[in-house]
Amino acid sequence: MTDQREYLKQKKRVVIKVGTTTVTYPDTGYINLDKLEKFVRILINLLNKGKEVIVVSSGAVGVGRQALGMKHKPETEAQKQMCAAVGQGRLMMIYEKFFNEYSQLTAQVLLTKESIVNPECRKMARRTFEELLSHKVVPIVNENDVISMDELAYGTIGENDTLAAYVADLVGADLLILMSDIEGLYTDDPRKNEKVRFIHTVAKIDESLEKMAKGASTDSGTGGMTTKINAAKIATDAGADMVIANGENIYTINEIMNGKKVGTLFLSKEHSIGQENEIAPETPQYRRSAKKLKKVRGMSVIDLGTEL
Ligand SMILES: Nc1ncnc2c1ncn2[C@@H]1O[C@H](COP(=O)(O)OP(=O)(O)O)[C@@H](O)[C@H]1O
Ligand SMILES: N[C@@H](CCC(=O)OP(=O)(O)O)C(=O)O
Repeated sequence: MTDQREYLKQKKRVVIKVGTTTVTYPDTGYINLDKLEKFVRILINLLNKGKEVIVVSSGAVGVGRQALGMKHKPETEAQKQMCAAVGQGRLMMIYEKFFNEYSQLTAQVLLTKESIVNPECRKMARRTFEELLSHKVVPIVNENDVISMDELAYGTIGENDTLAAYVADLVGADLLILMSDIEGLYTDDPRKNEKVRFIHTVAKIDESLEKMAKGASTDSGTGGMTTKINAAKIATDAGADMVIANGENIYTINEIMNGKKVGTLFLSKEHSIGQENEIAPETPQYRRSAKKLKKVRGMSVIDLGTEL
C-alpha cells in the first residue's frame, strides 16, 4: 500500500502522550526542561492553528523519585504513590510555568479507572473535558496514582499508554500520538534483537503483530510496546488514528501533524478498510550499525547515537 499521510493535517482533536523517558533525562531522572519547553511551544502552535490538544503526561513517579533522592525504582506500592504525589505537583509547576509565558491556561486532570468505566464518572469527566476545550484550556492528564490501587474500588489503569487511549475515546479525539523512547513498532524489540524491521503502518492488529510487541526494557519505561498495542486497539476501535513516534526529537510532533511519514501509524477502523500492514523490507542501516551500549539507570540499551 502507499502510505499517504496527508490527511493527518486535517486532524482537529489530538491527544498527545509523553512518557517518562520523554519528560525526564533517563540517566538522571531530572526534568528535561529544554524538551518540555519546546513541547509546550509546539502545543501552543497547534492551538494557534485551530487544533484542540489534550496532553497525557507521565513523569510524576520519576520526578518524585528524583526529588526524594531515591536511587532505586520504588519497591512498594506506597513508595510509588508517595513519589507520584511529590512528582505530580512539581511536574505541573513546570508545565504551568512554560504555558504561562504564552498566557495559556492549563488544567490538571487526574483520572482513575473508575473515571473511565463508571458511566456517571465517565459522563462527568467527558463534560469537564468539553468545558475545558471550549474555553481553550489545555488539559494535562495523568492517572491519580495516589488512589489507584488494585485492592481499592477505584482500580488501576497502571500505565499511561492505555490511559491516553481511554482519554482519546472519552473525548472523541481523531488522533492519538504516543511519544516514546523509540521511533515506533519493530518486528521485535530492537534493544534485544538487531535484525528487526520497522513497521510503518498497521491496518490490522492480529496475533502475529501482538507477538512482536514486547514489554519495556529500560528502568524508567512502564509498558513497552505491549501496552501501546493495547492502546492502539482502544483508540482505533473508537475511531482515532494512532501514531507511535520517538520523543527524542520532540519536533517530530510537527512532522506527524504535517502528514510526514514518521513513526508507526495505526489506522482507525474506518481508515483500515481495504488496507494492509506495511513492514519495511529490511533492517534500517542505523540498527545494523548500532553497537555502542550505554547505561541507562543500570540497564544496558543500544545507543543509537546521532544516526536517528
Ligand atoms: N517490537 C518492538 N518494537 C519497538 N520497541 C519495542 C518492541 N518490543 C518492546 N519494545 C520496547 O518498548 C520500549 C518503549 O516503551 P516504554 O519502555 O514503555 O517507553 P515509553 O514510556 O517512553 O514509551 C522500547 O524502548 C523497546 O525497548
Ligand atoms: N502515572 C505514572 C505514569 C506511568 C507510565 O505509564 O509511565 P510511562 O511508561 O513513562 O508512560 C507517572 O506519572 O509516573
